[in-house]
Amino acid sequence: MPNPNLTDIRDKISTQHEGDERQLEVIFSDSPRIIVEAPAGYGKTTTMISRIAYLFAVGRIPNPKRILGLTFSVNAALKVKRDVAEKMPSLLGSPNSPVAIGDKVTITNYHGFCKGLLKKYGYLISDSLKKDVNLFHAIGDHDAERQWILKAVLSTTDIQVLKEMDASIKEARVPSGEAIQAYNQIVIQKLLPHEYITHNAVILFVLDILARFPEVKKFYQSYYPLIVVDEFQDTNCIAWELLKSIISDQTQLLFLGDPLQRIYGFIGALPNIMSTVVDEYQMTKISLSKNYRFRNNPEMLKLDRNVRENATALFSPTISHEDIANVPAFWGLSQQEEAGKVVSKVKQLIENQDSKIAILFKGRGKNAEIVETELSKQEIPYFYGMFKDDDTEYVEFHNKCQSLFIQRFGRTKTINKAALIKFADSVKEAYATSLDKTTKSLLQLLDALVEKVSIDYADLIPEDKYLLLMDIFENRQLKQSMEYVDSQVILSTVHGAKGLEWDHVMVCDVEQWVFTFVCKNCPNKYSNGSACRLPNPIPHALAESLLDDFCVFYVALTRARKQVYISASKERFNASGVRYNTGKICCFALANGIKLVDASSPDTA
Ligand SMILES: Nc1ncnc2c1ncn2[C@@H]1O[C@H](COP(=O)(O)OP(=O)(O)OP(=O)(O)O)[C@@H](O)[C@H]1O
Repeated sequence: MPNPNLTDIRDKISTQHEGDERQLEVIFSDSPRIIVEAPAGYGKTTTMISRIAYLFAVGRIPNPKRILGLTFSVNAALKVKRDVAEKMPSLLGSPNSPVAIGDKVTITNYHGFCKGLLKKYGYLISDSLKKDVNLFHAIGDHDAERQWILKAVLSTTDIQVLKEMDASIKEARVPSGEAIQAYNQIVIQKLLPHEYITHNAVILFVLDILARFPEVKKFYQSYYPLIVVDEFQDTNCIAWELLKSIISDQTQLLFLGDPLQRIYGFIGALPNIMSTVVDEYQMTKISLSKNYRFRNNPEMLKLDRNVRENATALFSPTISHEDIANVPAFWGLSQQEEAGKVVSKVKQLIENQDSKIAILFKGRGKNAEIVETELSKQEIPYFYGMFKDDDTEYVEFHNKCQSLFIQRFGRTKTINKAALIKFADSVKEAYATSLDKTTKSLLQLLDALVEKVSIDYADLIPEDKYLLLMDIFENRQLKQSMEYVDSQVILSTVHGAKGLEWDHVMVCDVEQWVFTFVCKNCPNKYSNGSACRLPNPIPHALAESLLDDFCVFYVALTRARKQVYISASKERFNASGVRYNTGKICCFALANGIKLVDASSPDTA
């Protein structure tokens, strides 16, 4: 029901947004389709909620239940759902919130949405889908042949078809209708009878249903007059096909994202989706311009802005002298010297017991091991979070959690603290003899997650708790629980740290050949000196891959709430442990508008 007191609502929204013009432009826009470019901390969530409230107030959405909000993970969905539930009623005032409006909005992730659809319509493509799809073990396409029960039924060609589909999605090649059919038939005939399903099948089944049953497609197209998608930059080709299937000519759209945080190119995030969609769907593009996250931190504010300007202007932005950001940095002649300086700083920072610190690396290897050894030598406790998504231990731990979780909660879904602790104990028992450090860390993360869900999410309905935990296990997202771990110091990869924040962040090994992989194609690769400079102009063939790596650098820098530090050394070890003594500081750290300041001297940072 539209609110008669629109002026009041507009005023309230304007006040809450402190008159931020760009945000208000998004919120009050008459355009039915908006794409918002907004880095973390620019008020994306707040703006999204106000726009939803406003559209409801002016009667452009008949019922909050008919808003579909899609985020990347169930965890993100729950956070947004909570925000919506908290903020919508106060924005709309009591006449419009006799019931908790925010609670009714459907906010989920792509898999959650598809599972909901399969529960209703899965029977159309397979009798096995009459059963609750949440009771199946969801696995990756490459995991199928590792399950002994599936190995016995899958032919070499079947395995090939599964892997080819995965490769196609990761390379952002949209699979054809026939390829989807062939793939789905294998999952239906060989996996479902054994209570397995693949992650991709959850979406591909839905694509098949929407393609073959126009009445189902029509229902979804008309049911959701507003579709909101967060983290839109990470959308892969099948998620995009899904979205396109449920958008009709009338559907209002609100997509939000940040092209610079697209670090999932390697898992199929569609390149340039944020720009191509503008023409394809006649969207109004609005970029938010004010960073609230660093509003009281001028140096981080400048750094965030300058890095973004480099990406926008292909490393040739005009930045005035007073806008240059100073970044404290450490340089070592050896890897050991670099590690020593980083760890001494960490030691100093942890004296403030409230400080949380992350030490980030582009990847695992000897360089990170030297820092670990140094931490141990200096008796600094740390959490080891150098996970890789496709590590055997990492994958199997998630699979084990998923199996034990379905066994315990699949049918009853009675998820309370005591039951969750018992579940975590059963996982520990399964790993009682395991000594490897990845597994030990994962057990710690599981405990932290159980604690978090038991306390912070205690009020969730059991079904939502089930979906949350299943999503984490299915999508191997335990690493995201690093934010709950009770450790002042965390060692992680940049990819593992995406979406998380710490007070202080050390970005280590910011060196040529280490932080970016494109050096081999760079005209400056053999330049002299201790620092490598970006080529000027940037060769066309290098631009895209250079920007991809620069996005990773941006994500690393912006994990810091208070201060980021950069470190590098002349010595480096490659992935195979081979030593080189010709290291140079990576060109990214010397991009326009960034000034490295030696942090080893006592008067800096
Ligand atoms: N117009 C505004 N005036 C004052 N504070 C604001 C405004 N917009 C956002 N904020 C505050 O800035 C912080 C970040 O906002 P929000 O969470 O909406 O940003 P975000 O872009 O979604 O960030 P993230 O992706 O990191 O969650 C919040 O504390 C929010 O209240």
